[in-house]
Amino acid sequence: MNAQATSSAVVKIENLCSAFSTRGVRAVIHQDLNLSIAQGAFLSIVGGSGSGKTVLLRQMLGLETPQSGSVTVLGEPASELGRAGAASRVGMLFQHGALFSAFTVLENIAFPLRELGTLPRALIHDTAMVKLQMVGLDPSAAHKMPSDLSGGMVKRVALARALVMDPPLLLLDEPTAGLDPDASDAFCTLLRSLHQELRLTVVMVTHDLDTIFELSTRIAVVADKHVIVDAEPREAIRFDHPFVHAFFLGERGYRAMEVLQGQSAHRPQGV
Ligand SMILES: Nc1ncnc2c1ncn2[C@@H]1O[C@H](COP(=O)(O)OP(=O)(O)OP(=O)(O)O)[C@@H](O)[C@H]1O
Repeated sequence: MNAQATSSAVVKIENLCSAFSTRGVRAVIHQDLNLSIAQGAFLSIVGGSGSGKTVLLRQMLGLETPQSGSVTVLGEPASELGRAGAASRVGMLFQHGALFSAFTVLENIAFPLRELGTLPRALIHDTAMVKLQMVGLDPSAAHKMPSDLSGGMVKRVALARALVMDPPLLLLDEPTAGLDPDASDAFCTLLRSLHQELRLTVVMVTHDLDTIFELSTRIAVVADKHVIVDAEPREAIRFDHPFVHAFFLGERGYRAMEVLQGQSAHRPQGV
């Protein structure tokens, strides 16, 4: 664990054990898992299918409580964030956007603010419009319905909703899944600039190597029920473990490493 992560951790997971019982059969997903995520990091969590990456995100959001161990977000147990508290502290972009199909774009973005029940309508409207434009959408999109949007627009609206209460922590579940290469590149560019401009801490789960190397300042690998390595990308991909070899090496890995080499000039150190 790096010294910076320990001193200014936005997320701290200690001795985590997660297990589910299905039809009387208990499956242990995480055992003694530890992870500390420093302020300002863009951390990608990678691991095999079923290794518990999404469960980790849900635990950070307070949607699931671990069997034992602790998940602390911004100094508080994640399970105690509360619904409104969670939206102002943690933004979540779900894999398919999870927009409300009966609401317009603007109503979707404004939803967490309306849920508070305390803000004037004009303020809610203006804030949602600002966020709409922050994610690169034209104001004319405000009154469209989700069914009228492209895949890339759905992701942008969902991102605007996740950020509507200015949370310092953003969680992304497969943010570029389902997008064509151009839309995926454009969405990565947006995520990169928001991470830097808003000084966000971002935790991303994805299988997409291009997205991982385009954005990550750190990579945490989950295997054998715990985090086997949490390091800067160059170091993480060299970790000696069969999953790491299979995931990062080979043709996909070489292509991704070219991205890394091109980025070394502007990559922040230590996060
Ligand atoms: N609520 C639940 N009840 C029972 N089992 C669950 C529950 N949530 C997750 N699991 C199981 O926990 C394991 C980890 O699930 P999770 O979705 O976190 O994996 P993942 O690493 O995100 O996988 P993938 O890369 O395939 O999306 C899976 O075997 C899943 O079936």
